[in-house]
Amino acid sequence: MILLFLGTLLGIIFGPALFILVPYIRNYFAGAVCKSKAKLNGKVVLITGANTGIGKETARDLAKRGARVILACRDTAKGEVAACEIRAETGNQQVIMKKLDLADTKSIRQFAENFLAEEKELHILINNAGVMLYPYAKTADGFEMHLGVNHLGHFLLTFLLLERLKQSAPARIVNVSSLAHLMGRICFHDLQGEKFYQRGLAYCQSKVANVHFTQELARRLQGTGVTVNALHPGTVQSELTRYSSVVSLLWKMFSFFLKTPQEGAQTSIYCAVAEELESVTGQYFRPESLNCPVLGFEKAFEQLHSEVPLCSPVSGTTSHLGIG
Ligand SMILES: NC(=O)C1=CN([C@@H]2O[C@H](COP(=O)(O)OP(=O)(O)OC[C@H]3O[C@@H](n4cnc5c(N)ncnc54)[C@H](OP(=O)(O)O)[C@@H]3O)[C@@H](O)[C@H]2O)C=CC1
Ligand SMILES: CC1=C(/C=C/C(C)=C/C=C/C(C)=C/C=O)C(C)(C)CCC1
Repeated sequence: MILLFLGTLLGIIFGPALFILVPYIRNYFAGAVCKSKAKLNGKVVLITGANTGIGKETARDLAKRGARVILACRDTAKGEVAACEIRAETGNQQVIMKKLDLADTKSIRQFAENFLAEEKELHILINNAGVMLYPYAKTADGFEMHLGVNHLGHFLLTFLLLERLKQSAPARIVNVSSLAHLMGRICFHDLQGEKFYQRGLAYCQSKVANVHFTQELARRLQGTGVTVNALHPGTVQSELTRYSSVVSLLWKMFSFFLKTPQEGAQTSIYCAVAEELESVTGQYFRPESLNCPVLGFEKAFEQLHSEVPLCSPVSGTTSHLGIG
């Protein structure tokens, strides 16, 4: 009885306050917005995994800015639905879907060959596609799925398109990593997780690889007019949790505190278009660092970087990709 009375009393006192605060709390979790008004008419953009989630919202935004946007999707039916929707909403008929399965190097090579034959320029490459918490599986070429799709697939795709990016300079490469990289280590003695596999750690490993790749590529691309940056999009309500029913349920329950895909796309959009990033390269962005003079390059990452040598020889991997 007393508890009921106290509960009602607290409800009467704090209820209205909470009601007023809800939009502010939501706004806080929505995070920063890319304020750039940059137009992209005449620019060619390629986004992997653009049929849903962060990739689709990034594509929608860049299409609104007038770019020719190529949605690279593994499922052509889903990809075409997304492309149709974006064309109808933005009125931009230069939104095109192409087949790309990052879990198969044959598909990546086929995609790149067609792309190079059809597109004379590439100004923005957004390596966005990803899988998380995938039950143990290997790609068509025998790579552990997280490493194969999230890192190696994008590594090969970027390599195959690099000359086109250089010819189109100024150009940008945007690698969608994750804060999960902080919990990751590259497990050089068991890269494919054959001796020990934990799917969360496998995801983290692939995201560390994204960050190392960004840093080393930025170093190699100095002076070419092509920049490359990595980012964490925030925690976003998307289909990324689809391989774990527990995490999917948690994500749904706490969706109020997560970003929508549109909110989650802001850091990718910022890295792709912000005028002040024209010559910024080799950096790591987070939603908190948008529109701030101080870039979101993390001290923690610097530490991690000094612990793990760059470009450690990984036997078999690059040669398997056929790029030496
Ligand atoms: N959501 C979050 O909280 C966070 C996301 N990220 C990163 O953001 C990126 C986008 O994720 P998000 O939008 O959330 O997730 P979604 O699952 O919503 O989107 C992932 C996209 O990747 C595509 N994809 C998966 N495997 C392949 C493949 N083999 N070849 C080509 N495309 C593939 C999916 O295609 P299909 O639909 O056909 O499967 C889908 O289009 C990922 O790199 C993720 O790691 C980072 C931190 C947090
Ligand atoms: C602790 C906790 C949450 C936060 C999870 C976070 C912050 C996850 C980040 C995931 C990333 C970065 C994934 C992709 O790369 C929830 C689900 C809100 C509610 C349950 C308790």
